[in-house]
Amino acid sequence: MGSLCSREENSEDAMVTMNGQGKNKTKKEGDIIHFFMLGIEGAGKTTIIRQLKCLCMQKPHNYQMYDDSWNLIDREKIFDNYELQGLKNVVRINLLTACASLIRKTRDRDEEYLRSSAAAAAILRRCSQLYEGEVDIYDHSNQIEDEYGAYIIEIVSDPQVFRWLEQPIGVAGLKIEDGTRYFLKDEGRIRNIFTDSYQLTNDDIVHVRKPTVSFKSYKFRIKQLRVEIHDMGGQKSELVKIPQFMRQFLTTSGHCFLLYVSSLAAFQEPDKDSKGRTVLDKSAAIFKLVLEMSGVDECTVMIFFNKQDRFEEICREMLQNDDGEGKRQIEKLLGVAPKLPKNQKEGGKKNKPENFDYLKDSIRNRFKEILKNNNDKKSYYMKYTQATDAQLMSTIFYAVENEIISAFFTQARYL
Ligand SMILES: Nc1nc2c(ncn2[C@@H]2O[C@H](COP(=O)(O)OP(=O)(O)OP(=O)(O)O)[C@@H](O)[C@H]2O)c(=O)[nH]1
Ligand SMILES: [Mg+2]
Repeated sequence: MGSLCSREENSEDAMVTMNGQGKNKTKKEGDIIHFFMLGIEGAGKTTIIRQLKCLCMQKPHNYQMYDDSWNLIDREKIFDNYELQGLKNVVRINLLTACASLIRKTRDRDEEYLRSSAAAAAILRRCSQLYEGEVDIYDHSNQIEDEYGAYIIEIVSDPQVFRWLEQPIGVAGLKIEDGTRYFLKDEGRIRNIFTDSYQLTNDDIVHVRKPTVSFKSYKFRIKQLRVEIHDMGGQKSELVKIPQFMRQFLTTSGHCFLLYVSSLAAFQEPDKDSKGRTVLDKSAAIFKLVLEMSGVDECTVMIFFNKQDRFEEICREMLQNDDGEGKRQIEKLLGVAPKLPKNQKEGGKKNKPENFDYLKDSIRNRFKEILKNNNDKKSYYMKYTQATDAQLMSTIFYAVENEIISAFFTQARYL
């Protein structure tokens, strides 16, 4: 509670720093909101950080980024050239890897297909070098040469290969990350990535996929609210570190939020580690485990149900399936019978795509139930998000800021 009061007392001081005219080192730690961000791999945690960094460049009045000592970082320095070059090479590696998987999948289905293609051979060779090397695939020494752009374009422009990218449901043995799909489906974007002089745009930056290893903290101001976000990797090898990071994090003073990120799109993705389970099942199971950890009951829980764009896209594609199989599958997976999109029925309004909120709600209810069974009185916030969409995320960040600040005032009144 003390933190709530100190925030109000210091609000003038906070404005000075917002304008960049003063240093903020004297500020009390209790004044900062800590978000401990958790969720399984690929849910979009690091993308939320990248989106915040992009917003600091686009809307510098309302978003600022700070260094470890709370000194304002110049917006030109938020992404330096070295980092951008590194991210561009990460996309090259991801494109090469995805393209190699597509080639293998296509060959599996058709013995002869692509056997004689020089581009396919070159991609598979380079990919083997990458994965058989001594260092991590994303190591700086693994620079992918410009020429692979043309090979990749040649392969994916073939309809036999491209059809795999159009599949609504995950294809067994073929995992294409959502971010990589964004580049792979657009020839112009592939060409950009393989052009030496090309600089990544903000849209590119939020689509880069590089799994987080270990743990990193970032400091931002969103309007009046100073936040520190702790981002942790969600791969199996990283999740075992949760207790260690929670211990470290929960000793931090200031108000704490558990920000759990879960992908809505994972509702139909098979979990490769456990037969018969989806990636969403896994995410819900990890959420339950985290809530049971000691000290977490001190945190307010916030859940971002992310990738709502992919969720809608997948539902739309599944429901287009004429034999009704997609509809049956959605019902089986979500426990709710999907309705046909309005504009396909009864001549509903055109150009207004269905957003399937009632289906998203079934996922939200599942997490609500977990929360309720854990602690009936716990306060929580839940949002549907799309971390890659700057406009939508900005609206969500403002709402979070507003709700947290209102909660400060409400609780302060009762002190
Ligand atoms: N279409 C779509 N893609 C998204 C969205 N959010 C994130 N992505 C993409 O999903 C991929 C994975 O996102 P990350 O932010 O790296 O996931 P993470 O949760 O940090 O994963 P780990 O670090 O492995 O735990 C990236 O390529 C993002 O561009 C979204 O809302 N919509
Ligand atoms: Mg990450």
